[in-house]
Amino acid sequence: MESAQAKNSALQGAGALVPTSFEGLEPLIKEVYTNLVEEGVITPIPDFQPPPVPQDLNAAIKAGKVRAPTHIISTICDDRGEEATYAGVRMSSLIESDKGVGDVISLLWFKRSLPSYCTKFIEMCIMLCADHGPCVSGAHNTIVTARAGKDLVSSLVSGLLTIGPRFGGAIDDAARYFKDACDKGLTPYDYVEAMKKKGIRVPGIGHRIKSADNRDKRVELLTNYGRTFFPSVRYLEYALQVEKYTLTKANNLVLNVDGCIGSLFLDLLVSSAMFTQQEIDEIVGIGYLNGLFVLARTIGLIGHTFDQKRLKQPLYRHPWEDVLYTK
Ligand SMILES: CC(=O)SCCNC(=O)CCNC(=O)[C@H](O)C(C)(C)COP(=O)(O)OP(=O)(O)OC[C@H]1O[C@@H](n2cnc3c(N)ncnc32)[C@H](O)[C@@H]1OP(=O)(O)O
Repeated sequence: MESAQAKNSALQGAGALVPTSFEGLEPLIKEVYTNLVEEGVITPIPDFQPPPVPQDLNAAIKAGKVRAPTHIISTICDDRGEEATYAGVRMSSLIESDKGVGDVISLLWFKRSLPSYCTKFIEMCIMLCADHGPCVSGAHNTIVTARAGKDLVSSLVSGLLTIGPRFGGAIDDAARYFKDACDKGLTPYDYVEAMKKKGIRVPGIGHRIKSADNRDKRVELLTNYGRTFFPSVRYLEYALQVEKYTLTKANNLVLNVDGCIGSLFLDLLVSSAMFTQQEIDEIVGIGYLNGLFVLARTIGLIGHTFDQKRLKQPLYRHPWEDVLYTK
């Protein structure tokens, strides 16, 4: 089956093919509508019928009944009215009902209002990942760039570009792999050893500094929150069992913050009963969850940029004595 996007492109393209007549457009509209519903892009409209096809195109154009073909589809924010709406919710109603950034994320990313224990969890992720000192990859790059005299956006993106599988960008992979292993009923031993055979590091496990003797407070806070407020923390408990096994191999193979957020977000998606299985697979497949770290760390990276500029720091140069020059 062709994707909804391909079908919609066909519809958009169809505008160019009907300069004088709408003939043949009706079944195409219906087909595109059916595909968009099937793929969950739009909610079904009861007794949907394609709009009546005007017989005379010129008359229809004059009457304002014909729209030019669109080149963009957008489903999350509508700015055409008096005020913008996020997934159909007016900005003023968000302010009036004292909603927070977690609610905004739930509307713009997940296209629905999530219960407050979920939006609070999202906000906790943002707060706890906002910064982790000047020495980590992202902050280091941002500091060096700011000290090279670059502007805010350049300094910010140079830090953001370090987010990836080893630094802050393992949340989606952690969610994917933990979900797959847990759903298949693999024991932590079987899962970890299978990953080892494939030569893949277990996403969500391991930390440069943190260890069994130097626990990550972020993981502790998120774990406690999930255990207290989520209807189920099946995936988190599985991830912690995996940690139990990896810790028998090395002391720094702890469940890291990426793994903790990844497994808990799976628990949120599944146990909140707000998402269908197809939607959960799509969220994990597309990779929404690294967005949490990217968004959070943006706050800290902007702070590091301002900090360096405020301190009027000179151009950074790495000391020779800290480089091993070798052939
Ligand atoms: C906010 C954050 O950034 S959290 C980190 C998010 N990233 C991940 O979860 C990805 C998976 N984890 C990793 O890749 C690593 O553990 C890191 C990058 C986080 C930390 O790595 P380091 O402390 O530098 O450990 P190092 O790279 O020296 O690894 C030492 C050995 O431990 C083992 N090891 C480390 N992490 C893992 C892991 N996740 N799974 C299996 N074995 C591992 C490996 O045997 C590794 O040896 P190798 O280099 O031959 O593969």
